[in-house]
Amino acid sequence: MQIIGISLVEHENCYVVGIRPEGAVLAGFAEFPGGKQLLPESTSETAVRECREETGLQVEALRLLHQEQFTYEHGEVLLDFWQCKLVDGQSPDSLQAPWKWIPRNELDSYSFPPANAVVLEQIRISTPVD
Ligand SMILES: Nc1nc2c([nH]c(=O)n2[C@@H]2O[C@H](COP(=O)(O)OP(=O)(O)OP(=O)(O)O)[C@@H](O)[C@H]2O)c(=O)[nH]1
Repeated sequence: MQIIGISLVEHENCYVVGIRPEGAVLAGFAEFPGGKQLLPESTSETAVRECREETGLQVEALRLLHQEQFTYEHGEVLLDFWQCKLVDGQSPDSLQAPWKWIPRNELDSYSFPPANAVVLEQIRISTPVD
Protein backbone atom coordinates (compact mmCIF):
# COMPACT_ATOMS: atom_id res chain seq x y z
CA MET A 1 0.00 0.00 0.00
CA GLN A 2 1.23 3.47 -0.83
CA ILE A 3 1.26 6.05 1.94
CA ILE A 4 0.45 9.57 0.72
CA GLY A 5 0.78 12.93 2.47
CA ILE A 6 -1.54 15.69 1.26
CA SER A 7 -1.58 19.43 2.05
CA LEU A 8 -4.85 21.24 2.57
CA VAL A 9 -3.42 24.73 2.47
CA GLU A 10 -5.93 27.27 3.70
CA HIS A 11 -5.50 31.02 3.51
CA GLU A 12 -8.28 33.58 3.83
CA ASN A 13 -10.91 30.93 3.18
CA CYS A 14 -9.22 29.71 -0.02
CA TYR A 15 -7.42 26.42 -0.75
CA VAL A 16 -4.55 25.51 -3.07
CA VAL A 17 -5.89 23.32 -5.89
CA GLY A 18 -4.35 21.92 -9.07
CA ILE A 19 -5.40 19.67 -11.94
CA ARG A 20 -3.60 16.34 -12.30
CA PRO A 21 -1.54 16.43 -15.51
CA GLU A 22 -1.83 14.25 -18.62
CA GLY A 23 0.00 10.99 -18.08
CA ALA A 24 -0.44 10.96 -14.29
CA VAL A 25 -2.82 8.52 -12.64
CA LEU A 26 -6.27 10.15 -12.37
CA ALA A 27 -5.29 12.74 -15.03
CA GLY A 28 -7.74 15.61 -15.32
CA PHE A 29 -9.02 15.31 -11.75
CA ALA A 30 -8.53 18.22 -9.37
CA GLU A 31 -6.05 17.61 -6.53
CA PHE A 32 -4.49 19.08 -3.46
CA PRO A 33 -0.66 19.18 -3.35
CA GLY A 34 0.73 15.86 -2.17
CA GLY A 35 2.53 12.67 -3.03
CA LYS A 36 4.17 9.52 -1.84
CA GLN A 37 5.86 9.30 1.55
CA LEU A 38 9.63 8.95 1.28
CA LEU A 39 10.77 7.14 4.43
CA PRO A 40 11.89 8.02 7.03
CA GLU A 41 9.80 11.20 6.77
CA SER A 42 6.40 11.43 8.47
CA THR A 43 3.32 12.09 6.34
CA SER A 44 3.15 15.67 7.65
CA GLU A 45 6.72 16.11 6.37
CA THR A 46 5.65 14.56 3.06
CA ALA A 47 2.76 17.02 2.79
CA VAL A 48 5.01 20.00 3.52
CA ARG A 49 7.76 18.81 1.14
CA GLU A 50 5.40 18.01 -1.75
CA CYS A 51 3.68 21.36 -1.34
CA ARG A 52 7.00 23.20 -1.55
CA GLU A 53 8.19 21.14 -4.55
CA GLU A 54 4.93 21.34 -6.48
CA THR A 55 3.58 24.80 -5.67
CA GLY A 56 6.54 26.83 -4.37
CA LEU A 57 4.73 27.54 -1.09
CA GLN A 58 6.34 26.95 2.29
CA VAL A 59 3.66 25.69 4.64
CA GLU A 60 3.43 24.18 8.10
CA ALA A 61 1.19 21.26 8.99
CA LEU A 62 -1.27 22.09 11.78
CA ARG A 63 -3.27 18.90 12.28
CA LEU A 64 -4.30 15.67 10.63
CA LEU A 65 -7.78 16.44 9.35
CA HIS A 66 -8.61 13.03 7.92
CA GLN A 67 -7.14 9.67 7.00
CA GLU A 68 -8.63 7.72 4.11
CA GLN A 69 -7.83 4.25 2.84
CA PHE A 70 -8.93 3.73 -0.73
CA THR A 71 -8.49 1.12 -3.45
CA TYR A 72 -7.98 2.49 -6.95
CA GLU A 73 -7.40 0.46 -10.10
CA HIS A 74 -3.77 1.57 -9.82
CA GLY A 75 -3.48 0.27 -6.27
CA GLU A 76 -4.33 0.77 -2.62
CA VAL A 77 -3.49 4.11 -1.00
CA LEU A 78 -3.56 5.49 2.51
CA LEU A 79 -4.09 9.25 2.30
CA ASP A 80 -3.18 11.49 5.23
CA PHE A 81 -4.84 14.89 4.71
CA TRP A 82 -2.99 17.59 6.70
CA GLN A 83 -4.50 20.97 7.39
CA CYS A 84 -1.73 23.45 6.62
CA LYS A 85 -1.09 27.17 6.70
CA LEU A 86 1.49 29.43 5.11
CA VAL A 87 4.56 29.92 7.29
CA ASP A 88 5.07 33.44 8.64
CA GLY A 89 6.39 35.70 5.90
CA GLN A 90 5.25 33.44 3.04
CA SER A 91 3.22 35.44 0.52
CA PRO A 92 0.20 33.70 -1.03
CA ASP A 93 1.28 35.33 -4.32
CA SER A 94 4.26 32.96 -4.44
CA LEU A 95 1.93 30.18 -5.57
CA GLN A 96 3.27 28.78 -8.85
CA ALA A 97 1.01 28.18 -11.87
CA PRO A 98 -0.92 26.12 -12.70
CA TRP A 99 -1.89 25.85 -9.02
CA LYS A 100 -4.64 28.23 -7.92
CA TRP A 101 -6.26 29.61 -4.77
CA ILE A 102 -9.86 28.41 -4.89
CA PRO A 103 -12.50 29.82 -2.51
CA ARG A 104 -13.92 27.15 -0.21
CA ASN A 105 -17.45 27.58 -1.61
CA GLU A 106 -16.18 26.90 -5.16
CA LEU A 107 -14.50 23.57 -4.35
CA ASP A 108 -17.77 21.79 -5.14
CA SER A 109 -17.46 22.75 -8.80
CA TYR A 110 -14.21 20.75 -9.15
CA SER A 111 -14.00 17.05 -9.82
CA PHE A 112 -11.70 15.54 -7.17
CA PRO A 113 -10.76 11.85 -6.95
CA PRO A 114 -13.31 9.74 -5.06
CA ALA A 115 -10.95 9.28 -2.10
CA ASN A 116 -11.31 13.04 -1.38
CA ALA A 117 -15.08 12.93 -0.75
CA VAL A 118 -15.01 12.75 3.05
CA VAL A 119 -12.35 15.41 3.55
CA LEU A 120 -14.12 17.74 1.12
CA GLU A 121 -17.25 17.46 3.23
CA GLN A 122 -15.19 18.21 6.36
CA ILE A 123 -13.76 21.31 4.66
CA ARG A 124 -17.24 22.40 3.59
CA ILE A 125 -18.55 22.43 7.16
CA SER A 126 -15.33 23.66 8.86
CA THR A 127 -14.64 27.11 10.25
CA PRO A 128 -11.95 29.24 8.55
CA VAL A 129 -8.61 29.36 10.43
CA ASP A 130 -7.92 33.00 9.53
N1 LIG B 1 -1.61 14.73 -4.63
C1 LIG B 1 -2.81 14.19 -4.44
N2 LIG B 1 -2.98 12.85 -4.62
C2 LIG B 1 -4.22 12.37 -4.41
C3 LIG B 1 -5.31 13.20 -4.04
N3 LIG B 1 -6.43 12.42 -3.93
C4 LIG B 1 -6.06 11.14 -4.20
O1 LIG B 1 -6.79 10.16 -4.20
N4 LIG B 1 -4.71 11.11 -4.52
C5 LIG B 1 -3.98 9.89 -4.87
O2 LIG B 1 -2.79 9.83 -4.12
C6 LIG B 1 -1.74 9.30 -4.93
C7 LIG B 1 -0.67 10.38 -5.05
O3 LIG B 1 0.29 9.94 -5.87
P1 LIG B 1 1.11 10.89 -6.86
O4 LIG B 1 1.33 10.09 -8.07
O5 LIG B 1 0.50 12.23 -7.02
O6 LIG B 1 2.40 11.03 -5.98
P2 LIG B 1 3.83 11.60 -6.38
O7 LIG B 1 3.68 13.05 -6.69
O8 LIG B 1 4.76 11.20 -5.27
O9 LIG B 1 4.08 10.77 -7.68
P3 LIG B 1 5.31 10.64 -8.65
O10 LIG B 1 6.41 11.48 -8.09
O11 LIG B 1 5.59 9.16 -8.63
O12 LIG B 1 4.76 11.11 -9.95
C8 LIG B 1 -2.33 8.92 -6.25
O13 LIG B 1 -2.78 7.58 -6.20
C9 LIG B 1 -3.54 9.86 -6.33
O14 LIG B 1 -4.52 9.33 -7.13
C10 LIG B 1 -5.11 14.60 -3.87
O15 LIG B 1 -6.02 15.40 -3.54
N5 LIG B 1 -3.84 15.04 -4.08
